[in-house]
Amino acid sequence: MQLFILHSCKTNRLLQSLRFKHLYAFSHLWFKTTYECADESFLRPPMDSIPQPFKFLLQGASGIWEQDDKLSQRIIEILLRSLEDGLDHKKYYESEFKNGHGYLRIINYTPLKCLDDEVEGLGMHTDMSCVTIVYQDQIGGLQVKSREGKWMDINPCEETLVVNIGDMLQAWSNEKFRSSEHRVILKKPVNRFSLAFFWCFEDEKVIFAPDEVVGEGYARI
Ligand SMILES: O=C(O)CCC(=O)C(=O)O
Ligand SMILES: [Fe+2]
Repeated sequence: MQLFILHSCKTNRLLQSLRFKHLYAFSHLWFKTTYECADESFLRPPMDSIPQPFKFLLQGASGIWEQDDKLSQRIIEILLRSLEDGLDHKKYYESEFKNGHGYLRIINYTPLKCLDDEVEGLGMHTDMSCVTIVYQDQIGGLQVKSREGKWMDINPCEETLVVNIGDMLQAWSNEKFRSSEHRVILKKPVNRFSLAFFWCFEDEKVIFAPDEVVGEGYARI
């Protein structure tokens, strides 16, 4: 499979409900301003409640934005190691992933005044990224679809981030990794806040699964 990327990851507008309000920050330098300039309907938990690894990204102490190697490199390294025994993950990180970039979506799901039933805050989708690192507050509502097609709750857990595999990594790994189908269901009449950091290949990269990753005897998809 070859994928020519015209745009970085975008969630289709049609997937977003009226409850979904988002802001973007394209670099850590913009994050603070974006976060602070949100209008009053944009309720966000205090920075103190956001887990340290994510704050690390946001504050630009290290992380993906500065092409430093911390969290994104660790995640990609772990994923590459799990692909094939003996795969030279350092070589592939350097040649394929090093020039990637990330952008952050800051999301506020505003509650209905009276919520009798569940409401889709964000419809089923896959992310176009290589990996997405998600922080959700304590309200919950993130769900992922299992192989059997059942929706599973990803319950919030203190100091825990969720990592989604996205379409770009699915293509690069010749579908050895599966881009996860997920959605957000609003179940409580309260504000929900989340941060999603999409880490993508550089723009206009032609994604081509290396032979070693495809593996002998396997067809390139
Ligand atoms: O709000 C969430 O927990 C997930 C958001 C998400 O999946 C997205 O922005 O692509
Ligand atoms: Fe998503």
